[in-house]
Amino acid sequence: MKGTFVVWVEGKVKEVTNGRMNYQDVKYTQLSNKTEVCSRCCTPRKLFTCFFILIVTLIGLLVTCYSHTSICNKHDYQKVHIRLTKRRLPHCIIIGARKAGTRALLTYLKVHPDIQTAQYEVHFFDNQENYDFGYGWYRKQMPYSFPDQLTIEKSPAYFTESSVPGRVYSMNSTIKILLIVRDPVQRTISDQLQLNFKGLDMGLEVKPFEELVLNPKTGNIDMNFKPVQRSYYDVYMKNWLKYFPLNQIHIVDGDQLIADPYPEVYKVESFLGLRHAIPQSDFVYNATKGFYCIKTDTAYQKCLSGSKGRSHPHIQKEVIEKLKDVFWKHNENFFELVNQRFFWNNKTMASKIGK
Ligand SMILES: Nc1ncnc2c1ncn2[C@@H]1O[C@H](COP(=O)(O)OS(=O)(=O)O)[C@@H](OP(=O)(O)O)[C@H]1O
Repeated sequence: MKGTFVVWVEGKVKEVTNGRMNYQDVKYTQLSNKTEVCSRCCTPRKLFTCFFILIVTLIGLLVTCYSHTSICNKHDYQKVHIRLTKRRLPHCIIIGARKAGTRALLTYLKVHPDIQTAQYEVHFFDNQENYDFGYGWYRKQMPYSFPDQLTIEKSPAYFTESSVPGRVYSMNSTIKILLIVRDPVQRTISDQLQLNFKGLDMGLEVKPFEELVLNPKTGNIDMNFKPVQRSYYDVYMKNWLKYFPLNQIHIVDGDQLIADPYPEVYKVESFLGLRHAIPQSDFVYNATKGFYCIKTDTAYQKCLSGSKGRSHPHIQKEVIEKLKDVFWKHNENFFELVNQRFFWNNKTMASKIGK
């Protein structure tokens, strides 16, 4: 072997240039009891190059780590805007129903590492002014997400606005739709309670529920009273089914979501084609709130705000019965449309949970 060799003999450096020394020669030359041999790759210049390449590789790894999820813990970096993330139009929308638990559902889903959720109700499809801004504006309202994450938005007014299904279809005919429904009597009471709070904020007088929901002349339920109307689930569902097949719409049981959220969320994960990444242990019942809260990266228990889970006023039993009668047929129609039954028309079940 020809070339320059560096030989350490008892701590001293010796150079052998173009001597007819080969590796075997050096290796077996017993110069002393402590001899080390190093070939050309270990020259200071080469060492510096190796060191430089190592540093560059490390920097490259760090950059990849921050911009992609497979190396670092995805959970830690998913909620911030970093390389490879961008705002995307929603892959899934929660269309309602208003006061049926839409916020709770979105809050639970937000914990999933493969989901990003819009912070607020965007009202793109139901508000003409927003709709006129176009898809570019809509996209800008969405959170940043990785390519493999789903973006979800919730606006409960979508369910009842007649123009919405067609508009959603025009944007994305394969979008996944989540609808959450709740006992229509309780939903109606909750809806009116919400309006009362808004009215109080504006300094308006608040009337008792019974007075608002009954027609003063006949004493019957005022079928055109908005909170009552919004509980005719069959009417709105029919409109959605004109555009989307039933298997594209997953229906969440809002009463079950209150009583035991885990199984409902599990079914949603399946519907969305996601792994089951929200364990049962993440749902923590909060006795003070009287509802389930959820563990997040930053909170031991994230509970919904005070405007969710308000205690309902006592409503006269007679009025409750009248409401049940009004909803009975609508409920049956809805069950048929969605091929799924809920307990609302089941007297035994309803009396068991005191409704
Ligand atoms: N975990 C948890 N915490 C608090 N509240 C919960 C929860 N799960 C479901 N709910 C029920 O959600 C009801 C509010 O529904 P929405 O979020 O759809 O309301 S809104 O339409 O967005 O205003 C709200 O209705 P009210 O009880 O009438 O306030 C709750 O019953």
